[in-house]
Amino acid sequence: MSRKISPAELSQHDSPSSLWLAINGLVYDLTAFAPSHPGGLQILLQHAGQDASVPYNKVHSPSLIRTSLPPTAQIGSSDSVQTPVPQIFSSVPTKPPLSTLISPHDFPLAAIPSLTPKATAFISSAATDCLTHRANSSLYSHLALRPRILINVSTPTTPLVTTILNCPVSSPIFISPTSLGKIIHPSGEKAIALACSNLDMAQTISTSASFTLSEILSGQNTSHPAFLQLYVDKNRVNSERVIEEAARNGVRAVMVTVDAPVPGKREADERIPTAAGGGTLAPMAGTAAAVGDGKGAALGRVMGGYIDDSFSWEDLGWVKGLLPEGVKLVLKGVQTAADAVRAMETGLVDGIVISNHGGRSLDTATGTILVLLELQRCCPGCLTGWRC
Ligand code: HEM
Ligand SMILES: Cc1cc2nc3c(=O)[nH]c(=O)nc-3n(C[C@H](O)[C@H](O)[C@H](O)COP(=O)(O)O)c2cc1C
Repeated sequence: MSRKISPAELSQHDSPSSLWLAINGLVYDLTAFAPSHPGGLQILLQHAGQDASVPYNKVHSPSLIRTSLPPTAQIGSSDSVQTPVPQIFSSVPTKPPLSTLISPHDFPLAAIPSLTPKATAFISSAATDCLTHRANSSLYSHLALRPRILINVSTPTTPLVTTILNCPVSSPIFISPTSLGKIIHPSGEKAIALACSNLDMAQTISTSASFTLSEILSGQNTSHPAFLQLYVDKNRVNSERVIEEAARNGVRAVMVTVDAPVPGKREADERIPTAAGGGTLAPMAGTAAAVGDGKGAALGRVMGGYIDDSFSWEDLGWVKGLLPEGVKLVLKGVQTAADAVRAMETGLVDGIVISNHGGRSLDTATGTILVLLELQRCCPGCLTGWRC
């Protein structure tokens, strides 16, 4: 039986040398864990000696703390449970009917009134002067389609079933990984999983998803192919654990993100204090302050502190060695023909994603469609020669 800990006793442990928190009715000793919390020490200190259910539940799944800390860190129970109110939505939660959204551009416009300014900035911002971000879309306007004529198109034959990384899917489009799904909707990546399952599409799940892989993929009858996006952790043991969990959950590929060894300078995100939007994401402010670098409040930079910036070609063998038979290894964020060739020549990589992180990482990097043309010209084998 766990010991009942009173609010008075809890409040004694409010410093880095003894840091206790009550979360969803249980009291945890986070003294050892706090300095390495990927979201920063400050947010934990801000709530030290108190009930932290609300800030915790806003970004984390209920099981995360139970599964990440050793059992000895759970030191008792507490009565002082705050109701975890999901406060990410502003006061205008209604959205227009789906049938009125005519183009993909209509979706962000419809979503923005429901989101806090901070969430909007996190989702829409790109690096520095946003040159790459803009080039990604504007370059398409310089490419023309060359239609052939007098072809009977009354029964189009575009294949509706195809494969991605050997997985049968209904469309040659897959869902890219995006972090912190809960700041958009309380169901976050779980809702995306359901949609993918209904549509037979593949989903890539971010290392920084709001839920664990098991929560996203288990227990809700999802049957779609799932890929894990991996940011390699400075503490490699953490990455090994994530890959093990992915394998247990039937993930079919691991996509190592290689275009963001350091976080992009997303100025629109940096400019918005984390308390914006009626204070709904206030805990984030503390997290940003934890970095103590005086560079604003960008969530990406704050979150990215755990990413291993020393990860290089020499380490690919280590990742490959962790993958069970049949699980593919993909590099996400290849941006030159030279690197595409190098990836292929390693003999370890099963595929590449040509991407610059939506211009969110290194500004002035080449627009994605130009990289595709570069590959077609300089190393066409890179577009056709992968094993799957
Ligand atoms: C063992 C327990 C915990 C683990 C393993 C953990 C892990 C993480 C990780 C990996 C992130 C980076 C973003 C993400 O992946 O979602 C993060 C961010 C964050 N964590 Fe925790 N966390 C823990 C406990 C807590 C607690 C107790 C609180 C509440 C006080 C908290 C509040 C936050 C916040 C607010 C962020 C967002 C930071 C930002 O994006 O600015 N976490 N945490
Ligand atoms: C809000 C947001 C969060 C993202 N989070 C991640 C992430 O956690 N990991 C990752 O590899 N890419 C992440 N990305 C980048 C996307 O996966 C994708 O690369 C980007 O939207 C550009 O699309 P493209 O790769 O098809 O060009 C994120 C993008 C956005 C907009």
